[in-house]
Amino acid sequence: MVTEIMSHSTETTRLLTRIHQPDYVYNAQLGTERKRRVRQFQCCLCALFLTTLLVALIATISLSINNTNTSELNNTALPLDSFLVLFSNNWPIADKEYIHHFSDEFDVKESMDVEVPAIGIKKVVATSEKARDLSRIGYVQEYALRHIINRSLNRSSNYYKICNNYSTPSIPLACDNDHLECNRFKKYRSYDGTCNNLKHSNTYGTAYKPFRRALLPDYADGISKPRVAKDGKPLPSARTVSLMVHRPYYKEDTKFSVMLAVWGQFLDHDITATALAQKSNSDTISCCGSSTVQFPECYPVELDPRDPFMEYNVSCMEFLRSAPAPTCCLCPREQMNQVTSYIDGSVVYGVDESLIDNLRDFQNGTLKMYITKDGRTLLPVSNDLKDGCNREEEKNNEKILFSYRRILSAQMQHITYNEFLPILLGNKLMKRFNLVPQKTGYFLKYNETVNPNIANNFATAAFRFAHSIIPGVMKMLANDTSSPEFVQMHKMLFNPFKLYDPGELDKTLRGAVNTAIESSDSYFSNEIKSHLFEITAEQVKQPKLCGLDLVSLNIQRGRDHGLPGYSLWRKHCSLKIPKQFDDLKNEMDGEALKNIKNIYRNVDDVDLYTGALSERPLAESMLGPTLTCLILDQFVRIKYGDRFWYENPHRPQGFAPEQLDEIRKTTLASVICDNADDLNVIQSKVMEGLHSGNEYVPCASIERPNIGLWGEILDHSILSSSLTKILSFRKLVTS
Ligand code: HEM
Ligand SMILES: [Ca+2]
Repeated sequence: MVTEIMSHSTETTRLLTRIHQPDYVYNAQLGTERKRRVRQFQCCLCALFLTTLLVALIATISLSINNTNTSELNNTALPLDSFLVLFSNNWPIADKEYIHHFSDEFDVKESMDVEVPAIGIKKVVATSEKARDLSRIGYVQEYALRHIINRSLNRSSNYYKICNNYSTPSIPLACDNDHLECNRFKKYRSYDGTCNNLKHSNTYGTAYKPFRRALLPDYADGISKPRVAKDGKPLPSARTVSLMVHRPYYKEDTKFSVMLAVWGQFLDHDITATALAQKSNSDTISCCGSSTVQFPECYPVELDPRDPFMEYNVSCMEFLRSAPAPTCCLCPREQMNQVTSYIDGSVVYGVDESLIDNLRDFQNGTLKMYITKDGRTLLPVSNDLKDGCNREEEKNNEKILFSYRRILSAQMQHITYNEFLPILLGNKLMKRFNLVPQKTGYFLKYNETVNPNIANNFATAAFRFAHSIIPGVMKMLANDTSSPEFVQMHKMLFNPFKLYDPGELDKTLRGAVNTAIESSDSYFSNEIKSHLFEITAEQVKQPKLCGLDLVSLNIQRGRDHGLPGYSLWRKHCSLKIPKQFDDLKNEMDGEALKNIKNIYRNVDDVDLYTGALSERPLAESMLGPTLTCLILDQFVRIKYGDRFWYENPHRPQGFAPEQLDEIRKTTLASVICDNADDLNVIQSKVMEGLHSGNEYVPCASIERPNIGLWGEILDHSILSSSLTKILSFRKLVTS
């Protein structure tokens, strides 16, 4: 939108001005002097001609050398050092002015009453009642803003100025009181993240708030309509981009195991959960049905008549827009994060007290467990009646629940920064930005001015990079020496029920640590591209329904959220800004760039997801420079901006030094060993494949933290030799 406003300029500039010489100057000078000058002129022309020839020759030679280098470069990693220079200062990157922002509610004629793939999206992106109620304020605000603009202002005005003019006082309903009364000495985090940051106690890191905007949104109408191309015409269909650029391609990366993706998704659900638009009765809406009246929040993905999905008799791919978040001023649409931005176990405990009450067993500070037919719980039954992981009757004590939660979030933080992030970002950047967990002592850089809120770009594009590493087929291993069974990914999704059968949990875990990921690039498995949430004919007793294409959904979601094009994100990250497609030759995979060039009309139109995924990775890392920049920035914020960060020293929130030393012993391997039914061996770095230095070791030999140092738990005589059982992966394996 900003660019549209800027392009309205009508200024024209004359390029040449002719200087008229008086005629007589030439007529009077026809002597020998002139002949000499003519000869000099001819000499100059000659020299100029030769120089041009020489330059052209040099240019041709160097171009051909460059071309050779380019094709070589395209297969190698980008040098990290130049990236480091760009990012040496000023981190986290300052956001552009943070501004906020509508639609009236419609009743929709069409709902989905049968089980269809699109319902999978509704399950993955679950939207709570609270989010639905809040989004109503968002719709009203959006409606009001549109009304004001249509009524009183001419189209060339700057909408963002309007936002500022109509800010805070006019909409007190949606303006959070950022100064909640907080008790700074409270030992435990609140469920919804309030009072973590004492200056911004109701906005920083808290649930049900707009995502942070690192760049102003780019909506077609400046308010909320999905982004369009620079020339004002529609962008190429997200599905076309997916089909042409993000082709199915299988290239394993045996250095890493699927456990990397499992942890990534588990972590992701702790820090982002975008609210979706809903009907007032929360029925699922169909956008591609036969109804002539379409729900206003429908934004289905267009399909080309030659699309392979067409054989299933569909007209488009279902897609519902994300719900608008209420904001403190009348501003363009923002989307709502329903969870806390801190790594705080919200994926396990939730962010609403009402939810946690449903999860608790109110007996010994633990959560309710599922009991299988044969009497097992999904989180395995322990022989130790006092370790807090069983259903033995105990005093109803909230303090123990809080204490477990505090330890669990510390363990999640430790695993994320110790095992997961170094794989994504590389050790050099981890060190440079102080992200490596300390071996001893405390982290002293908590900074209350750092806003940890999850950036819209992170949730909507950057952190979804990992969809590219998901393999189409997962191994299942009955034991350490058996030959594997193979299961297609779409058959595993929303199908945790097999896990309740004896032996299945261990089979799945062995499979996840033994299946290699696909390489992180612009290519995806066909399971993700064509069979997402596919429902087989046996399941629905009707003709097979085609699945979804997650890549198109990701691209469409970026446009829905008004994410600016890829070039602007490069600029945001101080990377070279492409003026034309060929400027990306050295940055991108050659094949991907060729296809990008064929589909988009302008380099500024390229979607962030597509552009960023097509970049070649930086040395020692899994990601290209733009993804590295955006993901690194977010994880710096999550660490530096969390007052309850597990390595922070201040009491009573901080752990005692001896307790912290125990937390530091947590590894995902020990968590898996302690929670599996009968797993004997595992590699100690479970997110990595088996390699020399990362061979199988007996579970019994893996170091674990000791819970004996937590007085509050001991006081209630719940003793355990192992802390790892606290980090239940019940959610991990069923999410
Ligand atoms: C089999 C594995 C996975 C499946 C089936 C899956 C599926 C999905 C779906 C359907 C969405 C919503 C798409 C939409 O916008 O309509 C989504 C969102 C997302 N996914 Fe995945 N995903 C998987 C793994 C991962 C992994 C490994 C990561 C990261 C490491 C990840 C990160 C994300 C993020 C950040 C979002 C946005 C979440 C939100 O804010 O609501 N996903 N995924
Ligand atoms: Ca959280």
